[in-house]
Amino acid sequence: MFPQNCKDVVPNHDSKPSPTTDAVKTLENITTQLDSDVSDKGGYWKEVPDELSEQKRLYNEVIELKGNIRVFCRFRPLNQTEISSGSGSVVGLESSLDSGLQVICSDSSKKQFKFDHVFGPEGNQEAVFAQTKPIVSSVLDGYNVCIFAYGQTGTGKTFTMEGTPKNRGVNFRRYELCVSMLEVNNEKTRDILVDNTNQPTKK
Ligand SMILES: Nc1ncnc2c1ncn2[C@@H]1O[C@H](COP(=O)(O)OP(=O)(O)OP(=O)(O)O)[C@@H](O)[C@H]1O
Repeated sequence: MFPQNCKDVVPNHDSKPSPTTDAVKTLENITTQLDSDVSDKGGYWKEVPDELSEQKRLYNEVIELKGNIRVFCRFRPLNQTEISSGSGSVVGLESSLDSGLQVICSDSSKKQFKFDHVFGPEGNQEAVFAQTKPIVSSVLDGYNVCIFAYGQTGTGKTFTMEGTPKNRGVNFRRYELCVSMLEVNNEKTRDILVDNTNQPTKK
């Protein structure tokens, strides 16, 4: 579907002046690219009767263009024990980018790392979920998706994925699918996914 120059429409973090401007530009490029691909195929649209399927397909292609594997970095605020022991943070966000991380080494040299997105100590659960939401949506279109947290003990994996009852993490913010199956027999309905003994018969 996409020609070799499709990498031209993938965000280039090295040169982005502002994440929003870059994202809008990227989406514009993708739209232009898709229009051109569709017209190259000569009336391709006419062969696809279901607009919704087409919309989903384009949506998932945009997701793929952004990268099938995405790596986010999150660093938590110092906890009370770390503060009282006089520890300081050795990581910082690279101010010009939302994807850059700077680590100060023991010899005071600095190392830069780049990710698809970096969440600093102020990054809340909602912001983290917002970045995963587009990928989660693809599940509803039949795509297999895996989101996992990796890191040293105490760095916030459980907090990120599960969260707390008052501050839910990614797992609890996903879509919830509710399924029920009704049997209609002799003018009586019964939810066959619910245990019979606890379910009053409805007419
Ligand atoms: N972004 C954050 N903001 C505030 N508190 C956080 C954050 N991330 C983690 N914490 C807190 O830090 C502590 C350790 O986090 P958590 O238990 O999630 O780490 P973990 O990586 O799952 O550890 P382990 O591998 O040992 O299970 C918890 O008390 C958690 O509430």
